[in-house]
Amino acid sequence: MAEGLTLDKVEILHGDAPLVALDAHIGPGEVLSVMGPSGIGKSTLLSLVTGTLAPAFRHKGRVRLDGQDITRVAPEARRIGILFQDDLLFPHLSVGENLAFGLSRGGSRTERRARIEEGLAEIGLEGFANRDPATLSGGQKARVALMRMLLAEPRALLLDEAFSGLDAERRDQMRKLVFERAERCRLPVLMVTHDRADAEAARGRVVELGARA
Ligand SMILES: Nc1ncnc2c1ncn2[C@@H]1O[C@H](COP(=O)(O)OP(=O)(O)OP(=O)(O)O)[C@@H](O)[C@H]1O
Repeated sequence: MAEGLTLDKVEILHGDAPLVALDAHIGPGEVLSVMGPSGIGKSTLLSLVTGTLAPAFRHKGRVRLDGQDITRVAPEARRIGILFQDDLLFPHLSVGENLAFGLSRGGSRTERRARIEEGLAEIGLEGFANRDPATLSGGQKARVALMRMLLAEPRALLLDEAFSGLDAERRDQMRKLVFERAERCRLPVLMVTHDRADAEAARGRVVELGARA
């Protein structure tokens, strides 16, 4: 049984027209970067993996996670984390409450609070639990959104232009947080990006989708 995320001869069709195809295995702690022109179907490919493919599309092939066929598993049961550019925090909740939303179930109130504090420390935002998200910078919001995703203990990470909205320094910081965590927790990462520097920072394989046969 192959550990990691497998897109087994995946093809997505828009109506009857082929849109995008990918056949790839991403091992634990590995990053696969997917590049290609706008509209080629990169985000649609990620939606197949999360289980949220829009009705306009059909697919062939299978998605497997740690050897388990998850193609027909409900999205919320897949435990796949996805991070977008400009991921929105809930504006009516504090930073800590936003993180609590990601927290997987179980544990006492004290344990849950401790996990939130640890998460905040990991992203360099100690003491921010009671802050209103509106008072955070763009980079700080991005890090909270990342931690909210990680606290849900995903088994694989998907990144959809996750670093695009950030300035160079924040981008480096976010990349480091994501790739180090993925390596440490042996999470497979499927990253959609138009920025070759993202792919270089990931030090993994790169697939160019424009070059479909
Ligand atoms: N929900 C939807 N229903 C119908 N068509 C859609 C839907 N979402 C996207 N499309 C179309 O499917 C194609 C692929 O879109 P997708 O967002 O996957 O491309 P992309 O490669 O991620 O592009 P970009 O780099 O611009 O984000 C486009 O032609 C788009 O207009």
